[in-house]
Amino acid sequence: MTEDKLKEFRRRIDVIDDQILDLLNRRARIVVEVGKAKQGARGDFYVPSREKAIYDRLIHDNAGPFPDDGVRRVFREIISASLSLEEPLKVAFLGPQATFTHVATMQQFGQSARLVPQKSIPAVFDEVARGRANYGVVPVENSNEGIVNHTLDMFFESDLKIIAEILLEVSHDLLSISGDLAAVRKVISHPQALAQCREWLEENLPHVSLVDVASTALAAQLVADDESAAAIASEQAGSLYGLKVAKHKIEDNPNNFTRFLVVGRNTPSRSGNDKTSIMFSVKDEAGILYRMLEPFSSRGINLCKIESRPLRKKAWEYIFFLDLEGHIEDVIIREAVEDLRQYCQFLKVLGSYPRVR
Ligand SMILES: C=C(O[C@@H]1C=C(C(=O)O)C=C[C@H]1O)C(=O)O
Repeated sequence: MTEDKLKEFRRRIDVIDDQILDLLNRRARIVVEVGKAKQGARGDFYVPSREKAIYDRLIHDNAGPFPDDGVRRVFREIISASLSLEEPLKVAFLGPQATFTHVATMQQFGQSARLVPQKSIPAVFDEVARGRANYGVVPVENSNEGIVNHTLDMFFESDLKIIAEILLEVSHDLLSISGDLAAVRKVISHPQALAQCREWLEENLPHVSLVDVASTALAAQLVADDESAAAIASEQAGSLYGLKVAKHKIEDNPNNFTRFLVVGRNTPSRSGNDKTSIMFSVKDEAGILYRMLEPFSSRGINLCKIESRPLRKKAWEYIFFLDLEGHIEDVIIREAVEDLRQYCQFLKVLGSYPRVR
């Protein structure tokens, strides 16, 4: 390319960048107006359903060649930065830095939110309940390893609502100081991450010892001081602690997703494509399992998930967690839930929130 041609192309890019910047500022001024208007009304400035509608519409209409994934990430940051003009969002997450929960939180809230790591799932709930954080993010299930009991158990006591779900594709790297597989004598990680890489470890590192720690990020931190150890953690944890990749993507099932919940103090209004989570315990009677599902099946309501957990106060009695399609403000959902209530000793609506696939 001749010098002149390059100069001309760059001049054209500069003109476009000026236009983009001008548009961003015009957009930000409107967001500030929306923020002021909301303060008079319900006060919730962060609206995940609206954000999701924006991404879905833009990706649907994207003519390319700018990649769809780039559209989402760029707009994620535009919205995140605009929201910080209204009021910097404070989001508590299950830390430390560089856990998969941290990655999921960044994916949902962007770089302009103030993300605050917490030591435990109860601590995340506590920060939000006390109003020190606007929202909290915790893991709830993994596509291979199942449910995160700690999170479900929190809803027994907490009155926080689920306001959004986040789906994150989880990929594990084997990380060490040297990046040399032959030097590895022990592998450190969270028990779920070790479980997700079990076959790879048996095949490639059969004689090393496996050590459980509280998070993948903590594993990366420990390995940064130990030449003979390797951590299974995210790429982000590796770069945070200056580790090298001994092997990239070692999860046994590449189709590995973790679902996270965002908790807040109020339920968002309907978006038209929502999910509702409820928890309840039923009286111990013949045919009860069948009857508890009848209010939903008779109305054609789709159930996305059912989980049970032992009720700790009483042996062999259970709490059920049910996710169903629809919003609690939909008449048929409200009626079905009220119908179910007659068989229950206890029933609680955990929240209605936009559905993510
Ligand atoms: C502007 C709004 O408030 C927030 C900012 C948004 C944006 O920048 O587009 C979208 C949703 C909200 O989180 C809105 O609700 O429309």
